Amino acid sequence: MQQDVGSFATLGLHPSVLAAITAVGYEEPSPIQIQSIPLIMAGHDMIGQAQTGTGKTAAFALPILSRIDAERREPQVLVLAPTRELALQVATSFESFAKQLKGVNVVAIYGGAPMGPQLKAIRQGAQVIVATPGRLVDHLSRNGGMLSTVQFLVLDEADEMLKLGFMDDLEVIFNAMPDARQTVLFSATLPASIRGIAEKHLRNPQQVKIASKTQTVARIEQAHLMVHADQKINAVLRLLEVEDFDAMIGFVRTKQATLDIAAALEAKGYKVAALNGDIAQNQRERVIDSLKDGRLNIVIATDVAARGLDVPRITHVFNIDMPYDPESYVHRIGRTGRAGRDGRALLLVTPRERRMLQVIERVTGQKVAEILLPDAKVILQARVRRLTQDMAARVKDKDNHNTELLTQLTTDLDCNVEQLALALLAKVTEGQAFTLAGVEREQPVMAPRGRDDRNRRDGREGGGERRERRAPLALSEGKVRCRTALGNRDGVAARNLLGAILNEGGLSRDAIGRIQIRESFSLVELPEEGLERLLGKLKDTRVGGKPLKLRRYRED
Ligand SMILES: Nc1ncnc2c1ncn2[C@@H]1O[C@H](COP(=O)(O)OP(=O)(O)OP(=O)(O)O)[C@@H](O)[C@H]1O
Ligand SMILES: [Mg+2]
Repeated sequence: MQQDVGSFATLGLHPSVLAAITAVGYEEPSPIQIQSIPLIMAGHDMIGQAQTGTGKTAAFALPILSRIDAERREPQVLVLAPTRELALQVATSFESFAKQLKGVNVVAIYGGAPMGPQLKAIRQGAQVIVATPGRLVDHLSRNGGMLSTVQFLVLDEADEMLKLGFMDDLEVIFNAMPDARQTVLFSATLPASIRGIAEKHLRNPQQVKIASKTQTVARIEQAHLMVHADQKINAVLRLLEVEDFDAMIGFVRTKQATLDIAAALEAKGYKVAALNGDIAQNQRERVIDSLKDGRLNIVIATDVAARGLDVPRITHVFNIDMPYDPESYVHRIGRTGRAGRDGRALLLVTPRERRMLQVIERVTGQKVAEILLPDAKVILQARVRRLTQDMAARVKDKDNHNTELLTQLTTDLDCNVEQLALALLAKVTEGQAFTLAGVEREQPVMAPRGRDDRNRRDGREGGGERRERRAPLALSEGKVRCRTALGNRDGVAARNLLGAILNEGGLSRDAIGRIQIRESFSLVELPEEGLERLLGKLKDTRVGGKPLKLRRYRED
């Protein structure tokens, strides 16, 4: 972590907390920790602002734990966080910092999990409660006195709690606590909306703001790609092929989109899951755990995952849909590039969202470079590179070489090793093109037209009008364009289109030309010869529950 010269030992922390810091592996305090810890130790209220991933959790957890009275077996600390996953994560951090503090216990209180164990932990004397406001208010309605002994209150991501409409709940919670308490508030962004809370509920708060030229972390490399709304999924697939990521979190606006995009990526073989507020809580937790330990590499989420989540292996954040405001952008991309690591943030921008991109650049103080969609050549190179990497290990892995089988196969098939190798390559690469022409056919994506799109106010995004004005693409030789009612709106169904035509029609991939999936329909190039017979064959085929219904399509 980049920081001022400092050492945890000089900050006045409890020796057992210092021992835990060593055990966790932190070597030096980060700037927000250097400045906040002495203030909190001295009993001040405070407002702390520092970039994402710079250690705000420890900045409040370490001093507060140092001041707990382990002898008193009653709630002393309340930390509020906007989401369940964040509450759980912060509780886990507190636990790891409190490991050597005998008799100090932590409980996470959040919705979607049974209340019984939460109540039991409180009854058994947990001193630290980490909660989401909604569930805590449920507890308070049964046990109004449960916060009467709390002396420390932390509002993590206070601005987000206000944005989510927790103001009334927060008031209930504040009123259930003694006035004589210490209150601290932390976030990477502190919009004006926070002032009301600060003025009303904090006493003479000290402000700590870690100065930085930009709101976003400089080590996060940011890029944007212009794309039409109906081409997004193709753009995502193409970028995923060329981006070298370890783990990625993709953000979209709607719960439905998390499911659709996760399904489309899963169909391409990615280890991916959706995360949104409608998913059962135990599944939500499983998704985050799996992303942490590598069982999943991609999570497609709504903003429920935008704040605070700390998964060190996330190398990429992909804003598939534009965030609602610049703050959300800052937090979303902050899921990568944490604790001094590098990260990359990608953003898809549709023509009518250009203005929002400018707002983001202005507010964050950083330019978001434009990148172009990787073309077929780049995609092909990436595929060959991946195949080569995969094979490099296997070529060396002599233990798994079966020469007996090789001899048997070449004998039985009456072919030489080269012929067999070529056949095996064909099998290994099945379903993915490995020629330039093949890749070109596979994922046609149209870039938005020139800059004049910027001032257009007519054509609605994804509406028919704009598309009709695009120059029609030349048809591949010997092919006829057919239209089907399946479109992007049908999510995965449209993407299964190709598979259905190949299967049902008994065609090879070469027999089909381009496929263009638009918002509400798709265009497919089918062989002119035998077309009527083929259309007849496909007439009753259903894809994702919808009839395929291919019709010959005239351009004019
Ligand atoms: N002093 C330190 N040295 C090394 N790593 C640290 C230190 N302090 C915190 N970390 C690690 O840095 C990562 C980010 O910390 P944390 O989650 O507290 O960031 P944050 O500032 O709260 O970010 P966000 O704004 O996204 O919530 C965590 O993995 C944490 O363990
Ligand atoms: Mg945080």
